[in-house]
Amino acid sequence: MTDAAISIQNLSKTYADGKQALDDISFDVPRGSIFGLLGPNGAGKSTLINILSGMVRKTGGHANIWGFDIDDSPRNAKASIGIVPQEIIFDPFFTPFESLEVQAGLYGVSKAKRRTMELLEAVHLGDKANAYARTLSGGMKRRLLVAKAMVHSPPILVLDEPTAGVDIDLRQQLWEYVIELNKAGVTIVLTTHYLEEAENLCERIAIINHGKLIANKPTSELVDMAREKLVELTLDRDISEAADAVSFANDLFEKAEIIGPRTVAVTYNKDRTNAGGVMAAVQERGFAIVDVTTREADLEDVFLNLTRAKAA
Ligand SMILES: Nc1ncnc2c1ncn2[C@@H]1O[C@H](COP(=O)(O)OP(=O)(O)OP(=O)(O)O)[C@@H](O)[C@H]1O
Repeated sequence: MTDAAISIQNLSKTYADGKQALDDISFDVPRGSIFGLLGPNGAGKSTLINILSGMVRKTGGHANIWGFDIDDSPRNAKASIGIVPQEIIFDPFFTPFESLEVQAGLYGVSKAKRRTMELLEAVHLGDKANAYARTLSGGMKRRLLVAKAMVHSPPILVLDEPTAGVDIDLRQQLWEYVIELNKAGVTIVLTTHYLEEAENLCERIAIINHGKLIANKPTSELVDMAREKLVELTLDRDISEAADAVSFANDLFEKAEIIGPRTVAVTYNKDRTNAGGVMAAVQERGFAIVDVTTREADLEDVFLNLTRAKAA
């Protein structure tokens, strides 16, 4: 028995073709949290979610949803989770109202307990209740999928890449609804490859890379790992020939790379200096700076740092 909303232990999946999509993954999703599951394309996120939803069979380990083991109590486990899939698949001849009614029927929700209109209103589709699904925009379809995942009132809602192809306004509406659900006690699991999205919403983030769990931390700690910044400086004269060019990489910087005859890319740690410090150091060497671009570390950089750290 576990207090976690979802508890995953030593979970592995090797597909029939020999591809190992998940390799000995263990983590817990705390009850009541908004939890981010991040990873680049092909990392194994969908495989993990499909195992939880019963669509893919694991080849090793255990998974427990709301206290129900997916092998021992598959029906209860399934009833405890609502999944918003990555791909939009609808019967184009059903209206949103009918879609939710059919889904409620599949989950055995009695007519008296159905909340079809309430759910449609919640995702701002009340006025589309009787429109054909094929006439809905992409954003509306995605919101309908969220309502569909909630018909059986599960305590856990999983959103698999929910904002792919959804414009900014609709994204905002979707998040507002997700936050409302969370405030009402629903545990939310969100998969995405946008760090920023996860950063804003999630209290805790797990990162999967090549089927392995490489981080599972409170969001603030993870974001602190993205402390490297990059500044590209274009100078007033050629540096590639300069004898002291490589010594740009003095101990102020993590790394300096000459990427053009007059351009140097300097990576520095935000804790140790800032772009001004880098520019001053370059100017001290007698170069004038004619152009500057900076870049924040993003999830890719965090991945790189983490995978490098693992390899070390
Ligand atoms: N049915 C399958 N048979 C064989 N290999 C598969 C199958 N489904 C997925 N894979 C492989 O398993 C790995 C993990 O895929 P998965 O879809 O879980 O990744 P993901 O993190 O969800 O990526 P994405 O964000 O692109 O959906 C990939 O290398 C993928 O090609």
